[in-house]
Amino acid sequence: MEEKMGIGRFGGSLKVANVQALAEKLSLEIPDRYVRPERKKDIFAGDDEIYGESIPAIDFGKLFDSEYSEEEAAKLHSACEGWGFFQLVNHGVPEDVISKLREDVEEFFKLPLEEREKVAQLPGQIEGYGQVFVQSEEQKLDWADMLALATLPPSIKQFRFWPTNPPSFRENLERYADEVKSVADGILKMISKNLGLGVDKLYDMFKGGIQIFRFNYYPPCPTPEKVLGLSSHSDAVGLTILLQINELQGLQIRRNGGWLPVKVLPGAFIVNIGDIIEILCNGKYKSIEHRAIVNNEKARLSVAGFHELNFGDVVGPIPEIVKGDKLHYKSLEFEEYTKQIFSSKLEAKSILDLMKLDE
Ligand SMILES: O=C(O)CCC(=O)C(=O)O
Ligand SMILES: [Fe+2]
Repeated sequence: MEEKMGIGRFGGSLKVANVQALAEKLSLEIPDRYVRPERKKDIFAGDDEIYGESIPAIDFGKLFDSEYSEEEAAKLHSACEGWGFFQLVNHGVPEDVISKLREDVEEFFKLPLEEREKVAQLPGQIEGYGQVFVQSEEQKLDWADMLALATLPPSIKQFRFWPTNPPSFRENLERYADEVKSVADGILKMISKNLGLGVDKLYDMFKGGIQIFRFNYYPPCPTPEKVLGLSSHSDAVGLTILLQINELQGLQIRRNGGWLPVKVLPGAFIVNIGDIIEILCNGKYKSIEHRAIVNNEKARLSVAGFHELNFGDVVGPIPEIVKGDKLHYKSLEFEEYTKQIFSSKLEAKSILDLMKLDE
């Protein structure tokens, strides 16, 4: 029965080859399952140096400083409305909490494969070291391995999937997870206020919610222009807080019909509105499609912290927001909603399309 504990009941994924091991063996030719025809049609929205455009920066400290709060909250509102993505500076997470997690994550992915596979995903599970969203043997694959761990609520933690090497991993992730939850709470409060819901509405809804971390490891690839580190998708969750573990960039967001590379200020988090918030606010804020590309020199690492509702909650537009407006999404029990996600491949907007009432 242990197999179905925690978020295991959301579903599973087919086992795929370890990409890090594959990348170590390769000279030039990559297996066909990693070759992505869609990359030939890439349109770039331009480099932000050329277009003068980059995701907005929001100062977390200012949001809660009475002198600046109003102005910063207005910036946050326009970032949520116009971008769906922003970088968060001055977030208050202590530097040592971040650097310790960074070191442990880098160390874990440097371990020999047998050591990493001690926390391998099990059939029918989405936690552990492996890959998710693989539903058929024909499906194209991402040039990456990942480790997924649920951290909240505490009762759903499955420590069998938590690396014990390096030994400090558990403590350092738990400290980081708590800090990131506080940041998520703060953002949810301000978003809630900005949406006219009162400061506590979204915070209360997500208070007992699920938090999952996804550690992405994108090995270098001899032909990076042919592959995708992470397929184009929008995050099916409430709110994502992403940390780039090393200095390499690779995240791109859908903007003006093309892909815009995201450049991040040192130490900043990248925050994005997920599908659940888009649905809760009846489309006032949009969950934006994004993907990750890889390079041919160095592995890239990132950590996404996903903030979810919980079992028993309903995903659907909040009545105070809809008022007399047209209802744009249906409502679905959170568990049902999440099962749908994990029974599909990672595809742009697939769950939102399922939830949409119009079009
Ligand atoms: O690695 C990145 O920059 C993006 C990660 C991401 O989008 C995700 O894990 O959902
Ligand atoms: Fe994502």
